[in-house]
Amino acid sequence: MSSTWFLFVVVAVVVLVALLVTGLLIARRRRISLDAQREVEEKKPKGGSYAASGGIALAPGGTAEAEAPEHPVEDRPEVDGQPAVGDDAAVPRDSAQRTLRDVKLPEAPEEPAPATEEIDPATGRLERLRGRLSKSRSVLGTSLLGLLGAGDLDEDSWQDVEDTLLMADLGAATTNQIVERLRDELSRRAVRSSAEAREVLHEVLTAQLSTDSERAVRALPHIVDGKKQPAVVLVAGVNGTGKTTTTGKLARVLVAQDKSVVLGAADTFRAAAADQLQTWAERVGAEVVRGKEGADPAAVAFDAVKRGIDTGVDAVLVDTAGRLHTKTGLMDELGKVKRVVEKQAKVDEVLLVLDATTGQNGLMQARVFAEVIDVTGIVLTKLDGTAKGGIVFQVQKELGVPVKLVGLGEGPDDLAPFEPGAFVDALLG
Ligand SMILES: Nc1nc2c(ncn2[C@@H]2O[C@H](COP(=O)(O)OP(=O)(O)OP(=O)(O)O)[C@@H](O)[C@H]2O)c(=O)[nH]1
Repeated sequence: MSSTWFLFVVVAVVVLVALLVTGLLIARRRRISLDAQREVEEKKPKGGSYAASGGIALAPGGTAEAEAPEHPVEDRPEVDGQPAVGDDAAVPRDSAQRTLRDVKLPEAPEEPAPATEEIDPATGRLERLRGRLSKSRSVLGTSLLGLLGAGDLDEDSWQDVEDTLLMADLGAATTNQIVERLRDELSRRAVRSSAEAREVLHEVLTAQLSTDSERAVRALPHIVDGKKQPAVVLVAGVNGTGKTTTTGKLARVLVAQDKSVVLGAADTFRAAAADQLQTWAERVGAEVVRGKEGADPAAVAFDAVKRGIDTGVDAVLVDTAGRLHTKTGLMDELGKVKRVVEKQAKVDEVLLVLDATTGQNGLMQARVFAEVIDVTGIVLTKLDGTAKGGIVFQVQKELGVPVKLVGLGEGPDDLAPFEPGAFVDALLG
């Protein structure tokens, strides 16, 4: 019995030892696997799968819906708390916002409207400007009247009459015609007094200046397809003849008759020309259309006419550039201006501006222009500053185009209609 108990105790001890060893082994293995797991955990980057080299951790994307934070700004439902256009990034978007309506704009300082000027009525202008022709008068009028009023004229005296007319730039053909008519009339009427001589001279000179052509400047609107269409006037001429000044003066005449005007600064050759025209426009209260310096004159002319049509004005006056380097160049430029303008409106008037002080040179310019473009009227400027008023006779005859206007000074109202009788009156004093 004692040996049985001894055997039982030994087996129990062995089993206990075995259990103890197994338990220790299991405990050790568990401890190792937990450490390894921690290592793995520690190697895992924070912030999920994104590892930013700059060290900025971002939240993972994906489809899982993050709960939208409740927005405290109730008065901006339309943006749901997001920054809106015009928000100041420096101001927290939750701070109270002013609506656009609350923002008061500073009052724009009122631009003083350019003062428009008093414009002299155009009627009877030539009469009022009679004194301006004094230089022309001193040559033509005084000399001729002195010769013719002296009674019977010998051949030398007639030669003097001829020379006087030639010196006043009437040209050979016109001079011959005038001398012939004077001889006939003086002998036919048996003129004895200087008053009678003046009458004959007046008649003959006036007849020389008369023409069947219309002298009115076609600058009033007309109806096309039942719609009012502004008159389109091109002002051409060599630079320096007084184109821009004439365009401005003509605008004044129109505005004085309650007509609305658009001025086209198509003389892009000289920047100051556009400024000059703008000044004229401001003075009369007209609109000016201008391009950049060196812009295509035809494009500016087109825009001016378009503006005139769109705004329903009465007249569009286009100041063109008049470089006369070559006839081809001029032809290209002026011809193009006219062609381009006529894509939208007929050109009603082409006024050629000639400087009376240039005498025969002016006549040569007139010939070139007349070949390039259909000139419909002549403006003779600076008649106040020349003794050669006779160019009026010649230019009209040569071109077969009437002188419509004369410039008698630099003043804004120193533009007069050309009336042969009044002109000769002024010439003879
Ligand atoms: N005495 C006098 N001067 C005039 C007359 N018309 C124009 N002028 C002057 O002539 C000069 C030239 O005139 P503008 O109108 O600039 O001539 P333009 O042909 O337009 O010349 P650009 O501007 O160079 O194209 C200016 O000083 C004008 O004041 C006139 O009838 N009499």
